[in-house]
Amino acid sequence: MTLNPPPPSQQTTPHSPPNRRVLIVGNYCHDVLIQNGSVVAETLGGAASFISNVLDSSSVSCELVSKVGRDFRYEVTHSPIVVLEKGTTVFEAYFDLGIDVIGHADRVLKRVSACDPILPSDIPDSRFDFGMAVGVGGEILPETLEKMVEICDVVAVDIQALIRVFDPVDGSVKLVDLRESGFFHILHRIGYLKASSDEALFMDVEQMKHMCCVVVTNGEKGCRIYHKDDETMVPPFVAKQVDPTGAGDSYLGGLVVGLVEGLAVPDAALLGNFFGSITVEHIGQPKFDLMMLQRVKEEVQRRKKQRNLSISHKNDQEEFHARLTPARFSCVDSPVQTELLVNGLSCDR
Ligand SMILES: Nc1ncnc2c1ncn2[C@@H]1O[C@H](COP(=O)(O)OP(=O)(O)O)[C@@H](O)[C@H]1O
Ligand SMILES: O=P([O-])([O-])O[C@@H]1[C@@H](O)[C@H](O)[C@@H](O)[C@H](O)[C@@H]1O
Repeated sequence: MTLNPPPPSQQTTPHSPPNRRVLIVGNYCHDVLIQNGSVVAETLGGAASFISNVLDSSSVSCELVSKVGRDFRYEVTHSPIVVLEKGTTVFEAYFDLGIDVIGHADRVLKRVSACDPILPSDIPDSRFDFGMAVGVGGEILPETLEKMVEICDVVAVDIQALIRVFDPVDGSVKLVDLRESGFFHILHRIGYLKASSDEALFMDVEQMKHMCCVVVTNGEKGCRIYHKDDETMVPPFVAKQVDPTGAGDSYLGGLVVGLVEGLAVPDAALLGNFFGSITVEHIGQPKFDLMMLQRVKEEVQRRKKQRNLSISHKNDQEEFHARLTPARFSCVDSPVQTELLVNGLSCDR
């Protein structure tokens, strides 16, 4: 069983079986978006919710393990475990406090309530093709990740599940170095590690890229893939940002959709950029347009066929990008979204 992927430029799965199974582990949460001292929106959050939205919309079959309290407000396709004596995890996102933990102007996140962690015994014992460890509020424990690498062929991890710590007084999110996270000894067994450019400062990319495939997202600039001696820049899609929440999560969803469909890693990362860019144009969960999804499916199949026939060449990702770009514009915003677009949640990215 190969857990570590080959270099991005070489990787492809020409005959990926249909219905590959994905396991998503991470708590749903309530997100409260605050600007100028007022609540501007309350939405369903948690990386697991954004990721399953992308996977479900792309017809990739997935199982989700998540915990919430009795106060959980949303109807979701994948039922969470309800912990009677706890509340749902809640994050407040402040868009006007200016500076985050490492000095960047960004949203400031506070975890104001935390549901229980996800234990190995909460995770089914069956096998999965792909696992995604995507906690937001400290719910993934080292033993949870250990179980995931046991039962999944390949595991993708969002570094935010591993390096976040929470201020005991106000719940502000702070980050610790990956080496001090308590997860470091398991990381040689994972396939993919995803970090935003701010989070990447808390790991040694040069070291990690020899253990797994590292993807570093960089907002409107797209992302970079590091694996062994390969480094690949993957271009972004132009977007009109309203709210950055969930961009990294939807990116990871798109990446995994691409991988399970059998795309090469850089092409799967381009699909990640695609779904990330749509997400920033919405407050909360984006509802993907059916025509857009159909077009994306067709382009993915076309791209796979090209690779299988070996008629694609090294620098032709531009063509895939150019063919996906018009698909974005088949998205139709609801009147509410359009209204919010005018105002937007500003944060300098
Ligand atoms: N303003 C933007 N314009 C276009 N694409 C964006 C924008 N912001 C984010 N994205 C896409 O979403 C991905 C993840 O966003 P990023 O902000 O880096 O992650 P996170 O939400 O984890 O901080 C980016 O790599 C990019 O592809
Ligand atoms: O915006 P992003 O970094 O991709 O991911 C976000 C998390 O950082 C945040 O803790 C959570 O409350 C949001 O719902 C979303 O999951």
